[in-house]
Amino acid sequence: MTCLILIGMMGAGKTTVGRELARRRKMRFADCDHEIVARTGVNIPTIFEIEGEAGFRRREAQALDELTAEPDLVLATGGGVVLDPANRALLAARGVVIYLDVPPQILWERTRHDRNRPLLRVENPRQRIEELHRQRDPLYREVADIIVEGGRCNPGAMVRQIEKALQALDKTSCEH
Ligand SMILES: Nc1ncnc2c1ncn2[C@@H]1O[C@H](COP(=O)(O)OP(=O)(O)OP(=O)(O)O)[C@@H](O)[C@H]1O
Ligand SMILES: O=C(O)C1=C[C@@H](O)[C@@H](O)[C@H](O)C1
Ligand SMILES: [Mg+2]
Repeated sequence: MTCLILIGMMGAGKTTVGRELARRRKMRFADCDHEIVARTGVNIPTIFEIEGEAGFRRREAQALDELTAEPDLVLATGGGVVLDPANRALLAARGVVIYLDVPPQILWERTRHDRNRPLLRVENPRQRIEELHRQRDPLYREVADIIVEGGRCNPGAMVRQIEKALQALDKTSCEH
């Protein structure tokens, strides 16, 4: 069975939906952000404070490379993973890439009370989400095999959409 890799903006539901998708398909679940936190022993805002965004991105690229080397995995990525062209090439080569496409207004509603996202610790986080979305949406689309619209869908409905799309895609092996 192939690796299933979830991409999308902060708050799109990659962690929530990924965990449920893995449970339903009896696959292992991993989360790039959680892996980085486990390896460093500090939270993401602290990594940004000490090493800057560039330091975090280096750790992210490393974790992505190691995690996607395993088959049979559902992987939730961080929202900025597609910024690096080398990461995009890796994503495209190593699994079925699933973009959770959620409009900025809903991303904002889901993330507004959460302080764990350093890129949103700015004066106008709502505008920041819109800017990031404008910049990244074409990159997510570039690498996606499947695009799931997740505006007003609950996580269970998103998982069902993904499973339907996977059946249609019929891309069942990582050995390609
Ligand atoms: N489909 C959904 N419907 C309603 N709420 C959701 C849905 N998916 C996720 N949420 C909620 O939105 C918040 C963000 O979800 P989650 O942490 O899974 O996003 P993420 O894509 O992993 O974000 P990040 O890139 O920051 O890790 C959580 O509080 C989660 O419970
Ligand atoms: O969108 C982003 O750039 C980020 C999203 C989170 O998942 C974390 O990877 C980190 O907060 C950066
Ligand atoms: Mg997440």
